Amino acid sequence: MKKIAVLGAGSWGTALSMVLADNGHQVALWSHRKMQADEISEKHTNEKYLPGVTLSEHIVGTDNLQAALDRAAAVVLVVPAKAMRDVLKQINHCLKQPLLFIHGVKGIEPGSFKRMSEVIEEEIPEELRTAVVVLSGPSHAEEVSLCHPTTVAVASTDLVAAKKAQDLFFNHYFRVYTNEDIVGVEIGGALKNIIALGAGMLDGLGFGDNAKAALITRGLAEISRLGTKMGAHPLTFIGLTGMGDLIVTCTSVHSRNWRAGNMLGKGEKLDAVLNQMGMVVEGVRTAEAAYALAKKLNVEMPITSEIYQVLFDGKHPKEAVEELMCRDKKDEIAPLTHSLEEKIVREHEA
Ligand SMILES: NC(=O)C1=CN([C@@H]2O[C@H](COP(=O)(O)OP(=O)(O)OC[C@H]3O[C@@H](n4cnc5c(N)ncnc54)[C@H](OP(=O)(O)O)[C@@H]3O)[C@@H](O)[C@H]2O)C=CC1
Ligand SMILES: O=C(CO)COP(=O)(O)O
Repeated sequence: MKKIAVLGAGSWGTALSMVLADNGHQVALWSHRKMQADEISEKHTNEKYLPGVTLSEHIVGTDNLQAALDRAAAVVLVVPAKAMRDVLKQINHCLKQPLLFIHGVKGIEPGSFKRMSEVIEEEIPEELRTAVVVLSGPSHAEEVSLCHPTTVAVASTDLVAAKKAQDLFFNHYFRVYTNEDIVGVEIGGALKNIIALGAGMLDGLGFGDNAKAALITRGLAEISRLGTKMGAHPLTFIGLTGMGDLIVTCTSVHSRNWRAGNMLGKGEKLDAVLNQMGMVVEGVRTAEAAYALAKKLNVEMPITSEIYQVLFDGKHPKEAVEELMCRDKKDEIAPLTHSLEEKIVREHEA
């Protein structure tokens, strides 16, 4: 049995704590709100984020970061992407020995457009971390909390660390694969949320399954193009953290991104939608990041670009669909082959 600090007591932090507790670990689940930490410790519930679920007595809520981290064998970060750097700055002072850093965040930092592992490496000095691992894949918290069969990947450039994370989380309902492509796993996990917003919009507009299948497939093509340019392995995008997570997020009513997109498709305004959600909708800020990265790296991302315009320029979702459908005639595979060739040349020159 190990003590694990889980920082962030939303839906996903709580569900991951349940997996760890089921595996015999002692979990300190940190919330920045005392009332919520007390609810977790005393009532063994987290009604706002996982209603109707009873938490294990091996999960102790705390609003004290030092107490959460003392004697922990690993730290699991599960706060929204925009809060990651701030939380890391706070925990920096609490660390007494190097820890394994695992994060389950599917977003890009607003403003810097950095991946979460890059933010962790910037904020936590090398001597205070053994390695950085990302946990990602098709995994709605609501289903994990019911022990429904779920598969994810843990990725790190340090395979030994990825295996340690695999050992912590793996059980009969939570199957964990290792992956050495942290760039691909982080990019796939973050960018699928943009496409899920689009899937919700299509449903809100009343379009059918043909449109959604097209969006998922062409969405994956552009995520792969950007990810490959950023150094990811192209095959990662057809795995759990690419295609797998796209499928679940674009088709599940559990998805906050799908739900937000659905309301936008029905004509609601972004601010009103976000106010109603009460939970993080990572795809909104990630659309801004992906739009900027695509421009900077000269990668064609027409779907992301249209969704960005719906979110931030007041474009009507129906007009965005019309523009996507009427783009120049293209070959389906050639642009992907081209980005693969570019990657091979870059690697050859390096
Ligand atoms: N939900 C899911 O099924 C899955 C989510 N993820 C990812 O996990 C990450 C977290 O999502 P999720 O748990 O669902 O989000 P939720 O919206 O359910 O919860 C977010 C939690 O983070 C807290 N928080 C917000 N800002 C801060 C801050 N500055 N400092 C400390 N805590 C803060 C919130 O507190 P407060 O109540 O005060 O707002 C809340 O407890 C996201 O990147 C998401 O994409 C990944 C896989 C599955
Ligand atoms: O990442 C998720 C499932 O894998 C959760 O997606 P949402 O944030 O859209 O709910």
